[in-house]
Amino acid sequence: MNRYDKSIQAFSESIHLMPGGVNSPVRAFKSVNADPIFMESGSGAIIKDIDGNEYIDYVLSWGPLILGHSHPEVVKAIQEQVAKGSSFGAPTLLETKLAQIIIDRVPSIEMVRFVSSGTEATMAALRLARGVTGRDIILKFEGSYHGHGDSLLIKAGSGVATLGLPDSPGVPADIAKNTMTVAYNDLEAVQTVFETFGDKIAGVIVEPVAGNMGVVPPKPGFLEGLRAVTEQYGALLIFDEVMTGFRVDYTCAQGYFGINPDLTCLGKVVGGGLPVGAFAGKREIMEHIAPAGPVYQAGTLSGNPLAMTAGIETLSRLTPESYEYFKKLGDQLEAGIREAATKYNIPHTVNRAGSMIGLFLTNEEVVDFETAKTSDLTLFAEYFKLMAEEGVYLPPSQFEGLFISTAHTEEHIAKTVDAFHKVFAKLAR
Ligand SMILES: Cc1ncc(COP(=O)(O)O)c(C=O)c1O
Ligand SMILES: N[C@H](C=O)CCC(=O)O
Repeated sequence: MNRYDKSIQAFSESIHLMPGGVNSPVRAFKSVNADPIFMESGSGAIIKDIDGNEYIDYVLSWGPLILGHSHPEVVKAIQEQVAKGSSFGAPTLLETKLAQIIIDRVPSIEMVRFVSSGTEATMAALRLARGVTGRDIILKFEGSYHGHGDSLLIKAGSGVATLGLPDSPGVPADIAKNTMTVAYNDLEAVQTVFETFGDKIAGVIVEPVAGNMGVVPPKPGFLEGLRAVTEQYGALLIFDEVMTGFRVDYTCAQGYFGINPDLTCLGKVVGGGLPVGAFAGKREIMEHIAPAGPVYQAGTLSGNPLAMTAGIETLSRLTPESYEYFKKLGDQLEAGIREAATKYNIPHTVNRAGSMIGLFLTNEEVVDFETAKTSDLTLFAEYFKLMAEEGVYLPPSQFEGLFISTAHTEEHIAKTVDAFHKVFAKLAR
C-alpha cells in the first residue's frame, strides 16, 4: 500500500488525456522525479489529497489564496453572486468596486483594465508600452517569469527554468529578437543596454521581488536605478506584480519599496483564487487602451463577476495588520528553517520578502538566476518528497517560492519547522 495509490492511478489516466497529465507544467512534479499529488479539498491552511493525506499548504495555488483555502466569507459571496449570474459580457458594479480598491491602495495606479490571467496582463502591458512609445524592444531579466506570451518566454523562470526549457520552440525569431535580457539585480548591465539601444526600448518589465527563480529580493538601489534609467530614455517601467501584488505589502511591492512604475501587472491575489489578471497604471498611459485609445485589448470573460467578487472579498479582508502577521509568521519560519538546516549541515540560503520565502539548497548568496542555479537539485528532490511525507506541501521546484496565508498559525509553522528537523536529519551531511 502506497500513501499516494489513488494519485498514482489518477495520473496514469490523466497522462493519456492531457499533455504530461496536467494543465500547467509546474504541477507535474517532473523535477522532483515523482508523480503529481491530486488534490481534493482545502480549508484554511490545510489541503487534502485524493488518498486522504493532509498537508500544511505553502503553495496556496501558486500564491492567490492569501486568506487560505475556502475562506467562508469568500465562498458565501461567490455563491451569492453565481446565483445572480456568472457572466454578462456587460459592465457590472463589481468591476468598478474592485478597480477602486486597487486604485485607493496603490499610488501609481489611476486606471485598471481587468483580464483573465497574469499572462494576459503582461502581454497587454507590453503591447501598450510598445503602442505608447512607438518602440519595439523590451528588456527583461533572466530567470524572471511573466507568463507564457511569446515576447516573454525568453530566458524565463518558473516551470520553464524547472524543465530546462528557457527559450520555447514556437516563439518566432522575429519576436524573440525584440526581447533583451540581463541578469536580475545587475543595474550596470541595464545601463549598458540603454546606452546602446535606449531610443529603441519600449519598456523594462521586472518582478519587483523575483519569485520565479525562487525568491530573490531586489538589491538596494536596483529598482530605483531602473526607475531612473527608464525615465532618462523615455521607456516605460513595468512592474510585474502578478505574484507580489498585495502579497508583499498592503500597497504591493511598489509601495513597500517606494517606487512608482508606469504600468503594473496584477493577478493571483486580486482574483482571490479565481482566474483573474489586470494591468493598470497612470491615466495618460492607460487611456491609450481601446476604446479610450487605439491600442486593442479585449476579453469575453474579462472582469468576470465571480472573479471580481472573490477579489473584492479577498482584498477587503487584508489590512496593514495582515502584513504584520505575515512578517511574524515569516520570521518564525525563516528562523526555524535556518536552525534546522544549520544543525544538520544542509547547504542553505533563505531569501524573504514578507510572506514569500525562498529556501535555496546552496550556501551561496542568491541574487540572480545564475546563483539560484548553484542549488543542489538532487537534494531538493529528496527534501521535497520527505516534506510531503511529513504533511508539508511545498512547491515542487527549487525555482519557486513558499507562500503564507492569514489562515496559517504559529502552530502550523511550529509543525512545519518540526518537519524540517525530521527531514534534514535524514538528509544530514
Ligand atoms: C510574476 C508573474 N507574472 C506572470 C505570471 C503569469 O500568470 P498566469 O499564470 O496567471 O498566467 C505569473 C505566474 O504564473 C507570475 O508569477
Ligand atoms: N510560478 C508560476 C506562477 O507564479 C507557477 C504557476 C504555473 O505556471 O502554473
